[in-house]
Amino acid sequence: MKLTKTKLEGVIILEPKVFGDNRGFFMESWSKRQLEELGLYYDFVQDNHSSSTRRGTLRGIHYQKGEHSQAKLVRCVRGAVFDVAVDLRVKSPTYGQWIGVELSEKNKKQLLIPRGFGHGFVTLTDDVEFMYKADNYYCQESDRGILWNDPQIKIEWGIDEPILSEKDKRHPALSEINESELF
Ligand SMILES: Cc1cn([C@H]2C[C@H](O)[C@@H](COP(=O)(O)OP(=O)(O)O[C@H]3O[C@@H](C)C(=O)[C@@H](O)[C@H]3O)O2)c(=O)[nH]c1=O
Repeated sequence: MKLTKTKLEGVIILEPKVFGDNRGFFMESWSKRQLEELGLYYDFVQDNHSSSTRRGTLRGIHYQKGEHSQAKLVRCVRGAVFDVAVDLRVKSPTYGQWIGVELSEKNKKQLLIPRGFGHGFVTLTDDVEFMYKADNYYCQESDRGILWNDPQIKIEWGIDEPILSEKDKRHPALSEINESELF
């Protein structure tokens, strides 16, 4: 397992060891023990799987507030996405900053996003299958979002007119959100 830190403390790129042979490949896509050997302690309780039909589909930026906050270990098992984490910890030196990384079926990279961050991705291909683990259960009442094209955060998605859910079209900008709703 290769680990690469990002400029957002706690957000880490993981690359599992891939064993290729004449049949295809094998990898341990998640091992609690391997993460703990790297000093990463997470108790994941829910696995999620989303499918996006069209290239240019954007889901985000999402988080769950308060005690329902979720750490996520995310990966793309079919196609490719540009995956983004945004620091929502108001006292953090990188508050409001973002990082982005391409996650794909080919590169098999994963992004580990601790609690206190927003998360989103845009699909770079058609027929994307995206899977992730979360360390806290879904809670609809705590579900929150930030506008994907927030002029303060300035995420470089590489796309001007993404396909969005009705919910994701209506999120507030970060500056409109009360700090008590953040981390
Ligand atoms: C996220 C989630 C949604 N749902 C339901 C609610 C809704 O009816 C339907 C679709 O939900 P959404 O539109 O929120 O799905 P989606 O836009 O894919 O939401 C996801 O986006 C990515 C970026 C994340 O980081 C995730 O945590 C999650 O917020 O699925 C659950 O039952 N459990 C869950 O954990």
